[in-house]
Amino acid sequence: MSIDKSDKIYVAGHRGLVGSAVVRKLQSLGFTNLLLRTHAELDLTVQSAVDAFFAAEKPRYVILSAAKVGGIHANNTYPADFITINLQIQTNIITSSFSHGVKKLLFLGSSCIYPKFAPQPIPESALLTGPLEPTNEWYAVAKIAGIKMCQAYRLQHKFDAISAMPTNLYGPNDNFHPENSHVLPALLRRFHEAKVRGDERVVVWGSGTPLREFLHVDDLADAVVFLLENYSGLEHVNVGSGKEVSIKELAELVREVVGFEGELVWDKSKPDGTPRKLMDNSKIESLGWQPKISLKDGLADTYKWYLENVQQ
Ligand SMILES: NC(=O)C1=CN([C@@H]2O[C@H](COP(=O)(O)OP(=O)(O)OC[C@H]3O[C@@H](n4cnc5c(N)ncnc54)[C@H](OP(=O)(O)O)[C@@H]3O)[C@@H](O)[C@H]2O)C=CC1
Ligand SMILES: C[C@H]1O[C@H](OP(=O)(O)OP(=O)(O)OC[C@H]2O[C@@H](n3cnc4c(=O)[nH]c(N)nc43)[C@H](O)[C@@H]2O)[C@@H](O)[C@@H](O)C1=O
Repeated sequence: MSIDKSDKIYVAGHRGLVGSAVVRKLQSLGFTNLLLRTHAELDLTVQSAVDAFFAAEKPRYVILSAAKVGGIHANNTYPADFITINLQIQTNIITSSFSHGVKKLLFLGSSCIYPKFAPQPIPESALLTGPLEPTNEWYAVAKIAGIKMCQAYRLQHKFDAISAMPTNLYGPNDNFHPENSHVLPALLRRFHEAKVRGDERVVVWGSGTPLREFLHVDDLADAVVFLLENYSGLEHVNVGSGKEVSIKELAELVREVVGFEGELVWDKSKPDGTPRKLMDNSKIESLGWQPKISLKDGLADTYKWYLENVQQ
């Protein structure tokens, strides 16, 4: 299916890491009719406001990249916010999309939907086969509900709603909050600030042994548009880089990119989270999609963006 360049596409959460990358991608491909609303303009947790917006604007396609998002500490500290806000946003958008005639919707989940001890690499079929990782089970339950909503509307109403499950993402417009962000932006900022201050050491959380798979958000945006145009199935689709690194290796890589010369100290009082979550990407690869950006290049690009846009 090829989407007309003038079709109205609503990108929910367009100022976030993923939404902003999707907007860049769509604009670079020549899409001219993007529908965008900031959080201040439209609070997606308010069902009546979301429904009025869809009734007035009638988008043809919807990319659901608005969510309450954070790293291991935020997920562990604000479980009520993570389950409630995500259930509200996704339920409001999916139900209004269906009732106002949206042609196709893409929902974004996360690799944390899979069981803590899922087989590696994790196939799509591992969903709901075991207990979740406790630090993010509230967020994961909301995301699993999102997948199931898409499936339920497809089964009962033939609504073309699909779900993509990205691995850990990074890139421009990431959240660089010292405690609430994900590991990669947190470390870029901490190493940079330590270098500027001339510190002798930087504290990194946990044991350093967990393995994570990182994907540059521009690759994810490419996959989102690819799936919107090429996939209409019941099952969700994994989107990863296929390459994993330990948190220790990541920290060394960030130190190198930033140019910090001090030592690393591990704070083992902080949680490690899931030991490993490498996705099996064979489904999206068999559809014809491949990632392009290496972690080393992506990190250098993100540090450059951070220097130009975030640090004072
Ligand atoms: N970052 C990652 O590593 C990963 C992300 N994902 C998924 O990708 C999607 C996007 O994540 P990401 O871009 O990282 O998140 P961000 O936090 O960067 O962006 C989320 C966006 O949603 C908006 N938003 C949040 N709450 C509301 C609300 N109540 N009303 C309107 N807008 C709202 C935010 O606006 P504001 O900031 O103004 O509140 C922000 O623009 C999520 O579904 C997430 O689960 C999946 C795997 C990994
Ligand atoms: C994408 C995914 O992201 C979250 O899961 P996570 O992969 O565990 O996320 P994280 O990036 O926060 O941590 C990865 C690892 O890194 C270690 N770590 C070291 N030092 C810092 C540090 O300074 N900050 C953070 N955040 N982690 C650190 C940290 O201890 C952990 O071992 C989900 O909650 C959920 O949101 C989700 O779907």
